[in-house]
Amino acid sequence: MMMMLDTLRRFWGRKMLYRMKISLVLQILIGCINTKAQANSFYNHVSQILKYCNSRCLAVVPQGGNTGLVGGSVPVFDEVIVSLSSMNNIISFDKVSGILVCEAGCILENIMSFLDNEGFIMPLDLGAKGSCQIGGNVSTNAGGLRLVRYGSLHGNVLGVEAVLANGTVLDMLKTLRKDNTGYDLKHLFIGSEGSLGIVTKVSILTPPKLSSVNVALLACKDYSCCQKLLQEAKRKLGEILSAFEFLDGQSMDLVTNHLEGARNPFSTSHHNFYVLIETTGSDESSDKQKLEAFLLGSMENELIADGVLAQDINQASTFWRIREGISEALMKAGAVYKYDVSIPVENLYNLVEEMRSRLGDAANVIGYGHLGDGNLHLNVSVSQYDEKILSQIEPFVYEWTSKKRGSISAEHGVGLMKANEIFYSQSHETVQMMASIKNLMDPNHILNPYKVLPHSITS
Ligand SMILES: O=C(O)CC[C@@H](O)C(=O)O
Ligand SMILES: [Zn+2]
Repeated sequence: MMMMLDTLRRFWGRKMLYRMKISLVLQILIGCINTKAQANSFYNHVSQILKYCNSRCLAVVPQGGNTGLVGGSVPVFDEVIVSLSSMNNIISFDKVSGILVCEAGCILENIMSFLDNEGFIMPLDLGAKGSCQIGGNVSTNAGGLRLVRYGSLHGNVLGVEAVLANGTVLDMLKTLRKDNTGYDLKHLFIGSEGSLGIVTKVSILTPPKLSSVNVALLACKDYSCCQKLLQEAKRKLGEILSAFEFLDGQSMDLVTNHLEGARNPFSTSHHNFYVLIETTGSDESSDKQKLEAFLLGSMENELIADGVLAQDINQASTFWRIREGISEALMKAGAVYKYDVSIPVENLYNLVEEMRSRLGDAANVIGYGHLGDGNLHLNVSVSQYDEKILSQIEPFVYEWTSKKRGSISAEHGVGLMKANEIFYSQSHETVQMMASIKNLMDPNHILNPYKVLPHSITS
């Protein structure tokens, strides 16, 4: 840890450190009595805290559930942590429009349960739902498992309330589908990882809960079959397709070896690739018919080597557990280098194969992710962190992604870990414009320092 701090200190220089002043990391929990009346004034607390910190150039890290994978919500030196956890009230829900307004600290799973009772669902679902918070989801523009159906938070978030670095509260908490009055500034707070302001409330469009959900786990002999299967699924399942996830054989082995109770449901236990398809619709018999016809056609065309259609909700959750459990299995397996890239689907798995041939037996390279969104999670699992292995992975992985005009951060954000790599995915002019916006909105650079933008441009 000390070594890491020393390296960072050298890296960022002393100037920035002095600006952030002294002392221990101070965690400010906003309020402690959590009544609705008080909750309404919590944003005032955030405003006061930021005003105070800004006037003294004290750096601040906004923190939700702290489940991010790129260090976006953790302090680097002596920043003040502003935890939004106590701002956890649902403010309103309109059953006609499906529009929910809530505070930033609401845990995603709690919102899901609330909506379930009302007959609605969240357009967003993630493995970390039990602890991640909606403010963090919005601030990182989290993607997740159902983006293929419902789109990104830039489309589903209708409004936000955000507090600027100087304490100014921007009330953009609209509940309108259409609003073309000027610049749509809420988008600046979606995905900017708390570097431009702290999101305190959000308004989200939620879809109705539909009665028929089916889940199938399919095995494919090669990546080309997975790709063709995706094309077919979009065409044949159309509007009922709600998830299209893939994992390679190595990911399946990892999960079955490290997660208690997880087992490969196929009798021929090793396949090269697996695809999890979920459909969600309103007509049980026609949805099932559609899915079965699609599966039969895909078997006949040899796109699928084997397949299991979940017979009940328990079996469906065991399939989801395999897909959602990969991250956890990786943590149990040892040290891991994690990459979250967007690449055109056609080339997506080539990166995994090239990485495998670069690293040989030194590492277990696995590939999985949201194939329906062109999003690969490339993970390199090793027994312990090793500079030599890292130098074989980076910058190769970024250069490769950049050559394909991909993104080095598809859905996890840039955070601390990828900030200096941003140029692999954004032009100098674009990053310069981002820096100008940062300078305008947070001239003292107190908000989430060292995150998102590269040091070369912010120091
Ligand atoms: O741990 C990862 O690499 C991915 C985590 C998450 O985005 C997922 O899709 O499971
Ligand atoms: Zn993911």
